[in-house]
Amino acid sequence: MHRTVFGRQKYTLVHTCRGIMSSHLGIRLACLRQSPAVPVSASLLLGNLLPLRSLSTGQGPGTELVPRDGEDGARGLGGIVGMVAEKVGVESNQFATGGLTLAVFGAVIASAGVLWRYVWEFLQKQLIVSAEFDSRDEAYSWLLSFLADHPMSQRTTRFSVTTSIKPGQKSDSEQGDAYLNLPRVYFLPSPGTHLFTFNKRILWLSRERAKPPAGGAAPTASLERITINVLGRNRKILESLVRESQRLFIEKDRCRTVIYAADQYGNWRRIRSRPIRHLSTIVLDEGIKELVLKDVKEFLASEKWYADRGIPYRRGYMFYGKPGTGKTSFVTALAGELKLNIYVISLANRGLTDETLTELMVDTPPRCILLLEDIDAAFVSRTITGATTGAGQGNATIGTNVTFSGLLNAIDGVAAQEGRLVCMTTNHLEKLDPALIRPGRVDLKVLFDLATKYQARELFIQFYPHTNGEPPSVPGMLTLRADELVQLAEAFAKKIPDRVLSMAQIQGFLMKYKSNPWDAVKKVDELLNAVQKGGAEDVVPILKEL
Ligand SMILES: Nc1ncnc2c1ncn2[C@@H]1O[C@H](COP(=O)(O)OP(=O)(O)OP(=O)(O)O)[C@@H](O)[C@H]1O
Repeated sequence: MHRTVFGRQKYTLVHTCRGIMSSHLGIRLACLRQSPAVPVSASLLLGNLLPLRSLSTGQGPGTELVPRDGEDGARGLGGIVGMVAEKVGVESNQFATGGLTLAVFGAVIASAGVLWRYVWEFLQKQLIVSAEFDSRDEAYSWLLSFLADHPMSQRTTRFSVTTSIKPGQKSDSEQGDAYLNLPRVYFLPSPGTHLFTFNKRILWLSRERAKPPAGGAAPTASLERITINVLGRNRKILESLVRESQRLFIEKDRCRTVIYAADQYGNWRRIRSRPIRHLSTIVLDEGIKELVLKDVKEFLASEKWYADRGIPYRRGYMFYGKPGTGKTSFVTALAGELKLNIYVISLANRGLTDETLTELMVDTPPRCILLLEDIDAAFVSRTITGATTGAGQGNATIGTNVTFSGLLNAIDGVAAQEGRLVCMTTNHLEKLDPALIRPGRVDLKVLFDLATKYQARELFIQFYPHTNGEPPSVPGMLTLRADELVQLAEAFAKKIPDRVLSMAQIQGFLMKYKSNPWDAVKKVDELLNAVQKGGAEDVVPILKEL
């Protein structure tokens, strides 16, 4: 160890032998005192920390540091710097050499960072199995539901609270406090990393939220991602976690009809599940329900028949009629009866294009009901809209980005031929383009008309609870004797003219007299007067099925 002076700085020089076989001497300099920067000192320090070219040193105070020629200096970073400095002819310029050293040092650190990332990724791939869940996919809802029920979510000190674990789903009071009509609350692990166990293995999950788009733009529907990791190379544990969460999720929906709707990205989103609606609650003219149900069942059982004859395996239904006559309700009840889920497409969705519509068709499962609601709101006959929307080009669209030909292609496409029931509803059959309702696209048209006396009577009977002598199922609830109810229902129906009121209007009116059927019979004229004056909405609330 020697003391030395460089510039006006004092240094301690430490000579160290680099291995027994090495003739190379490294020099370590330790600055004794901080002072204004002497640029070259930094390079010298760095150059010596990394084995810079060998330096010949004198001894004693005032020793000069002079590069030593002809030595094996091309080793290490110092050697590289020296070589480069020599090549560019700046080896005698200490400032340039210092800069070069810093540049090389920076490059080495940067490369080490990249290298470390590769090594880390490699190690992760070798040692950790990961599964990723995106909030746009249904599997994300399965996982959230699973996590909500996992003890970890009850214990964690960082948790988020939500009333919905399904994207876009409305709060579902049926699963919460039914008495107070409160929605169910789910406690979920908050964004960040959480440890949990599954099948006696320790797993960890990281939940991330997408950053809001730059420039103050409105954030996209809260996109999230969950990654679940486990040590090891066997992915079976993660697969069984996914299957288990799917099974539990579906289990919860066993007695429910699940409704999916298309989002603005062209993906299906589960929007809600609802208790199965029984077909018996839909009151139509006699024989209509039975006819449609028979047709659908026959179709679902005849896949081979279609295949043998080369006929595309699909069936189209058009339910048409005035608003509130039960078109949508019938579709939901049909789905419940056949244990099918409903996939709803609203053509008024501005995010929908011909391409996304086709993609949605491809993504629809084979056995389901595809419901195209209020089709007249988007497409009317080309002869009606021709003046403004380009008749003859197949693009008679109103308020939608889907073209008419795009819709026909989607209905006819290969994707639509896998046993799907395509149900379309409209209030104005006469406005629709004949191409849309030709056989092959629409195989059965069903008119949902305004209510008859028969329908009014049946609805009244269904509406009020009644018993055959046994005590009421809910203590204190109004319960009529069956024969009394029939008498009231007949009196009610007598006052209802055929084909004037919709079933929704009658149902809305009865809601006002939920606990007083006698008043409902007495005051039915109120409803009729309001309808004649065209102000039925003031008397009855507007009810929609979906
Ligand atoms: N035929 C019916 N039988 C029993 N309930 C009915 C019937 N028609 C309508 N309703 C009731 O009226 C409400 C509205 O019905 P729904 O939404 O099915 O009518 P819609 O014909 O689809 O109307 P829109 O053409 O406006 O879409 C629902 O709550 C439903 O219970």
